Amino acid sequence: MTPPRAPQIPVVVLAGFLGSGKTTLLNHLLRNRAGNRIGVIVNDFGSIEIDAVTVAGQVGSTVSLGNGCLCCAVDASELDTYLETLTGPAARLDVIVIEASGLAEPQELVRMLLASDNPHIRYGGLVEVVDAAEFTATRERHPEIDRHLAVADLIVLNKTDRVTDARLRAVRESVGTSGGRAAVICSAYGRIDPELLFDPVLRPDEDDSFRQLTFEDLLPEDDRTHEEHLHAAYESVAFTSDVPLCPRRFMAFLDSRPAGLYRIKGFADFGAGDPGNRYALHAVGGFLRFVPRRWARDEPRLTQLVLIGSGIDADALRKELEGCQEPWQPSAADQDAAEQLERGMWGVLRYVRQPDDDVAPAAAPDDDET
Ligand SMILES: Nc1nc2c(ncn2[C@@H]2O[C@H](COP(=O)(O)OP(=O)(O)OP(=O)(O)O)[C@@H](O)[C@H]2O)c(=O)[nH]1
Repeated sequence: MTPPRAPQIPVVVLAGFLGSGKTTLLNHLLRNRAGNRIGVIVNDFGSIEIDAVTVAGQVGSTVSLGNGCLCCAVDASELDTYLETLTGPAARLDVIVIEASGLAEPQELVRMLLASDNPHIRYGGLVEVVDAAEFTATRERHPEIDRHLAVADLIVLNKTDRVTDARLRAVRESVGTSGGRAAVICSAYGRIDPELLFDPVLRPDEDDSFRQLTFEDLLPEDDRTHEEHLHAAYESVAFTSDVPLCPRRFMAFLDSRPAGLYRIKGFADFGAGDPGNRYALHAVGGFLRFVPRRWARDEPRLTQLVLIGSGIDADALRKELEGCQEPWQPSAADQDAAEQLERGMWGVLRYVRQPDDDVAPAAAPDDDET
């Protein structure tokens, strides 16, 4: 029997101007990966702390690291080739991070990823690292930073240890204004929660000396008592419903999701809109994708969503989602209502990747793409 194929691997683009802290953030992820396997694509792997992990072998310009990481030196034209290597079954990766070189236009990488026909990847977001202390000077020298911020899905305002709280607030405001819908989170030494970028999988059989970061770990030592920094962290909202969602209202909710809502994951039950399938949902920044999967026999018909963002209003979001619930479901005999529901589903189907049936077989409960 063919073993089940892996679900799609999120590919995160890590961008930012020279010296903003991209490599520091990447090293932080590598050190705190809690048994997860991270694939890394960089222009120059001299700067990655390969000492933090063990180099197990090197083939061409790919370095395979003993405890589950892979490093490639890449130029953009080779991206697809490397993604192919990294998404191969042998690599068993949970996330791939591409560190864009300091001067690269991140939009170009994002465009390539979205256009890639590699069925094993999904877009994991554009993370723009910004040096909080140098932001004003960088912007004067490189006004194009505004363009980068405008297309980012998540902005990490780094080096918070180098600025006063008042200055941090001012920079956060200007970054937020340029940042379109992006969520802004603050960090020192790139210490962000890996869960912002991918869903860490617990791997008890692997090195258990790595543990999941706690909220406290994410705050710099000196700042753990400062209220402002708590506000700078992210929030996550869980929503579970045994009442099906109205596809039309749910799409209206997604279309108008607030700035700062960085990720949405989980699955939706559209009831009579598609009784045979649940819809795995993956949204990052402005990107949205649904993957229908057949309900397993006896599986409870539930919608389960987790929304992650910064500066989001949890109660308001929950209320809006409750407003998407549709307790009344038309019977098959009610043709008019069924047609209306079908039209409602068109909005959802626009975001279904076609065809991806070869990517993952039907439905083990934890074998979806969320
Ligand atoms: N004070 C302070 N220094 C930091 C922080 N994050 C990174 N650094 C330092 O800033 C310098 C640049 O960090 P890198 O992680 O190399 O930055 P980068 O964006 O990868 O740089 P390039 O590869 O040149 O584009 C290093 O000396 C880091 O130790 C931080 O939050 N606070």
